[in-house]
Amino acid sequence: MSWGYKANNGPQKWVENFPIADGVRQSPIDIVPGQASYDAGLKPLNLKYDPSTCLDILNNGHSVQVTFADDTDSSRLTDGPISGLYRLKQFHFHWGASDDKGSEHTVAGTKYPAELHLVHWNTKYASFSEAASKPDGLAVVGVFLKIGGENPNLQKLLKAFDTIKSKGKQTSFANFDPSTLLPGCLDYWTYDGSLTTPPLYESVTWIVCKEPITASSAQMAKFRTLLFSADGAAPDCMVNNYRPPQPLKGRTVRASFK
Ligand SMILES: NS(O)(O)c1ccc(OCc2cn(-c3ccccc3)nn2)cc1
Ligand SMILES: [Zn+2]
Repeated sequence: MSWGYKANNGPQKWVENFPIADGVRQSPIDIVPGQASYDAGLKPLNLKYDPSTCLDILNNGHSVQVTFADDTDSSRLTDGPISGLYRLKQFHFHWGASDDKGSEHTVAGTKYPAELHLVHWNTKYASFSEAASKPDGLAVVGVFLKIGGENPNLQKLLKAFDTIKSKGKQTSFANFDPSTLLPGCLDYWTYDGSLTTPPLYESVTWIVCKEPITASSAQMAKFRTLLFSADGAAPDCMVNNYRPPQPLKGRTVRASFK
């Protein structure tokens, strides 16, 4: 049976097939603002995305994912805590069964209803697949979602959900600009971590934005209409697809802001 988020295949069981689950730089973590150290040497994030690189939207059985053409540098991340240039590969979300949980990172124990991950890979390597297992291979920008007014930019994504309800469904998705999902203020925390799903590679420079974006409760409910299960199988709602915070193991969390 493959990994998932249930009692019999969820985060507490992943170590059985992925021993790195008990590693020294696992993600997510609880971010404690008072314990983060301000680093004046951290640069502002420089994110440039080209909507024409947007390819499709997919239900991969673990999340909803929007994939980008990464054969050029036109959608990329530079500066911030990283050196070099990282290309955008995909973005996806994690969310709860109710508005009181769903994010992977937490802030002083506070859970948000959802968390957006924008996944970038280091162009010192030849591809995402090669970069995904290297200590400096990936940079993931995390953005919290909080309950508020309807988010019109999220609406474009949600409209596609009915056509990708079940696992393995995908549909073309063009001209979406992921920068419309970024908060106005790009202050961030950064630390060395991992993929939050198997294979849990310790290859991620995490960049977690302090400021959340909003989603309405109705928009959050739309995420919960997606299914973990494939067409024809017993419908299994895609909810609680988040890993809980992992031990810090001596790591330092730096803040780009005072
Ligand atoms: N949630 S998260 O943003 O931390 C996040 C981001 C990206 C992830 O990729 C999983 C993955 C890696 N590979 C892979 C394929 C071929 C070679 C090497 C790796 N396939 N799927 C998982 C979690
Ligand atoms: Zn993720």
